[in-house]
Amino acid sequence: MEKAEVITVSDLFKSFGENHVLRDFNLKVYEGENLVVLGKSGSGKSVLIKCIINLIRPDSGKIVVLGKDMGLLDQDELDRLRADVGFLFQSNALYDSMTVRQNLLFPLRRHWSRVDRDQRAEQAVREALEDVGLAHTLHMMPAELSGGMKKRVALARTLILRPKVILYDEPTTGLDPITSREISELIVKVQQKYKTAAVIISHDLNCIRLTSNRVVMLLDGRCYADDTYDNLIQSKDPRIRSFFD
Ligand SMILES: Nc1ncnc2c1ncn2[C@@H]1O[C@H](COP(=O)(O)OP(=O)(O)OP(=O)(O)O)[C@@H](O)[C@H]1O
Repeated sequence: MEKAEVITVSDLFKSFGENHVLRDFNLKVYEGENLVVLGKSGSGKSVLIKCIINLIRPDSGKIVVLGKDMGLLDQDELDRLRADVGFLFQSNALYDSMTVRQNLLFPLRRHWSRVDRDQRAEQAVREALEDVGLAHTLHMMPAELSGGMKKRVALARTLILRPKVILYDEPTTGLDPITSREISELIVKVQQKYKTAAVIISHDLNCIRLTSNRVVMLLDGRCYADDTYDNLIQSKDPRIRSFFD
């Protein structure tokens, strides 16, 4: 039986003036899979991911996320959907003036009712930090954390709302090879534990090899190839080869 689609992008166009970034882009993401979007710098990977969660409005096309047509949602519906779709920013987007605990409580304040916030919230914070192996950082400030630890805390903050889909924007950029590998392994661990689907934007070949079930290649605003990492690295197509050589 075919798996359910958690994200469907159809005939997506997005230009900035004369810069035609996405030109009839199509994509399907199935439940439980880690899909990598690979593309050269400036090819439109971040624009795509921002269109998916409506941070950027497409010029035309249709995006359906978890059964909802993104173009038709009002602000309340969009806020609710964003609890189910975690977004790990390239910059991590932690609040520097807040402790790790306060950073993790932040999304709960927005999405949970007041009723039994305290007990459940503290438990959720602890569990999310344990998931990323950083239980001891609860009262630390972001400035006290290494780059890899910041990335883990940012992931914990994404996990705390138990998203069904996670969008990772270049999760290993700026990290050393060993830390990159640890983050890639953590992405796989999250997929296995929570059965989440993920869109991972990356040009880190090790990260792609470790995390991807499928790779989509974004070239000239379109989906140029859609295959497994193992098949793509064996391709003879020079445009595909250029990513791997
Ligand atoms: N808000 C914006 N206004 C104008 N142009 C933009 C905007 N956002 C992105 N662009 C342009 O869209 C193109 C694609 O940008 P995008 O950030 O998606 O690239 P990318 O594939 O994620 O690159 P990188 O791997 O370097 O992060 C670039 O030419 C960029 O200048």
